[in-house]
Amino acid sequence: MSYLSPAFWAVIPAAGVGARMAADRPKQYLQLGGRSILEHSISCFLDHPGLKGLVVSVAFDDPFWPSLPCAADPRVVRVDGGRERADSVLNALLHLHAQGAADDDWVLVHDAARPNLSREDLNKLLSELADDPVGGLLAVPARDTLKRVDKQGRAVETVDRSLIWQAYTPQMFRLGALHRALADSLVADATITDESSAMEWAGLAPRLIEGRSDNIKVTRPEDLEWLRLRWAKR
Ligand SMILES: Nc1ccn([C@@H]2O[C@H](COP(=O)(O)OP(=O)(O)OP(=O)(O)O)[C@@H](O)[C@H]2O)c(=O)n1
Ligand SMILES: C[C@](O)(CO)[C@H](O)COP(=O)(O)O
Repeated sequence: MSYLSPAFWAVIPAAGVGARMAADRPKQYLQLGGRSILEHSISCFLDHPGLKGLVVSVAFDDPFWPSLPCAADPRVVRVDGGRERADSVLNALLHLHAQGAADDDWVLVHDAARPNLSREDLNKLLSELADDPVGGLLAVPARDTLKRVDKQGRAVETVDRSLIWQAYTPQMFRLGALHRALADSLVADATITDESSAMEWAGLAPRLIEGRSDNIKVTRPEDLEWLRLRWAKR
């Protein structure tokens, strides 16, 4: 199938502290194959011909960002992150609007902590959603048996996994709709852990696009250990 993937803005939330990683620096600055995790996560977008520009949200006191080569790329703009991931994304969307980006422009939000996004998955997301009225996200269907637990952590129910998917990133929505949904849901104090949950709160139904399960989010030490082993075999 031949298709022209749409032009898009990229937003990279990179203002987390990486508490679960328990490293000597925020996990997005840990090394993988000679570069930081953040640089890998950004490079997939900087290498794409459809990129209009990229906004990265980093902590206001982040000492690491300025030393990265991509910090000097004219297509890359830095904004302050916020208290939660959703606040960091909202700051980036505010910047895009302030720079004159149109409500109808596509925005792809991708975690700085997901360095293993493939060009194939990025193109699949763009092409599958190019004409979608809502947008959507890369996701992976649940593959393990899933349990609901009680307060003591004991299994009380085996969940029907046929309708359960894990949300990944990038998540792809139009700037105006995402900005409104994110701002309104945060004002309503809704629990928003990804862009899709804000769109769902707004009554919309994002489409899930099955992607590679190795587009993992580096969350705990073993995640980076696993990626380093794979990288070493490249
Ligand atoms: N206030 C925040 C919190 C998180 N993130 C970003 O959101 C992505 C996914 O979040 P997560 O994996 O939870 O990262 P951390 O919040 O850093 O991890 P932890 O919860 O272990 O502290 C990461 O790229 C992280 O940098 C962000 O931009 N702003
Ligand atoms: C956005 C996300 O990657 C979707 O799975 C994930 O929710 C981000 O991690 P967090 O721990 O929820 O911040």
